[in-house]
Amino acid sequence: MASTEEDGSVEEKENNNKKRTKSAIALAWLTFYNIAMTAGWLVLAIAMIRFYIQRGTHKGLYKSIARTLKFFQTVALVEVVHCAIGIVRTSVIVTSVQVCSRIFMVWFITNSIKQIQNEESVILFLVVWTVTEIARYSFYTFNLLNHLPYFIKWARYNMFIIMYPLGVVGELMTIYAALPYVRKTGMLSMRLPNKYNVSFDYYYFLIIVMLSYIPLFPQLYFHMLRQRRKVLLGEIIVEKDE
Ligand SMILES: CCCCCCCCCCCCC/C=C/C(=O)SCCNC(=O)CCNC(=O)[C@H](O)C(C)(C)COP(=O)(O)OP(=O)(O)OC[C@H]1O[C@@H](n2cnc3c(N)ncnc32)[C@H](O)[C@@H]1OP(=O)(O)O
Repeated sequence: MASTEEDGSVEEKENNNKKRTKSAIALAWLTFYNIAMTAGWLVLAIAMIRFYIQRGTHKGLYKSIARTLKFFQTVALVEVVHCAIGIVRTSVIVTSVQVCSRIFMVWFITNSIKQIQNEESVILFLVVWTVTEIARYSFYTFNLLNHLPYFIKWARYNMFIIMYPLGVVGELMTIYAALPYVRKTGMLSMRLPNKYNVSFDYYYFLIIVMLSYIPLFPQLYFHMLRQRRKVLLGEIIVEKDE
């Protein structure tokens, strides 16, 4: 009996040790990740400001920052893994929609269609993403380090109220601007007959993507409003399984 209790407590201690080690590794990784992402988006912000000051125009801005943007936005796919393995308490679905829609905007719209890279709407979503991400990643970093200045917490949970709709406007206007080029060139489309016997029209796919913002965006926005109430106003919110 005594030995069983002893075994139990040894096992418990081992489990606790494992948990502690895992959470220490997770903590170290998240701290590194968030510092790197804050730095990445800061580099983007500085590059955009410098470009505009030197050239006095937004034309060519996307091209000048494309590499850095593609790198840091693509790396954000890791955030879906963070949720999936449970090292951050966020819904995999909400995070996937957010990250995938951004990656889609970068790779399959802005990067693929050179003719739209100088649209004002591209600059709109780039500026909005950059400001938001600097606030978001610095919030996570300082929070993990237990030294969170109030203004960063305030910025994280207030700026999105304006920034989110603005970002969506920029993204939708950019996709809209891409439509004529997609239709004219037939890019990324497959017409019948072909050896796979499959037909895909990127033009209509983009229209479906634009329409999908109607049900999906409110869910992200309301998720953030709930987070805001929880963090800023201390409300206890029982989340449904997502
Ligand atoms: C194939 C094509 C598909 C296309 C589909 C098209 C449809 C798309 C429709 C949607 C369109 C969206 C367009 C987006 C536009 C923009 O982004 S505009 C810019 C403004 N955007 C924003 O302000 C939102 C920014 N995004 C987010 O905040 C997140 O991505 C989120 C997933 C939406 C919400 O984040 P969430 O993590 O759920 O909330 P938090 O309060 O920040 O955190 C919850 C807890 O998790 C911890 N945590 C999360 N991440 C980290 C991390 N990296 N490091 C450490 N900790 C993290 C966080 O601390 C919280 O923990 P607790 O305090 O313990 O609760």
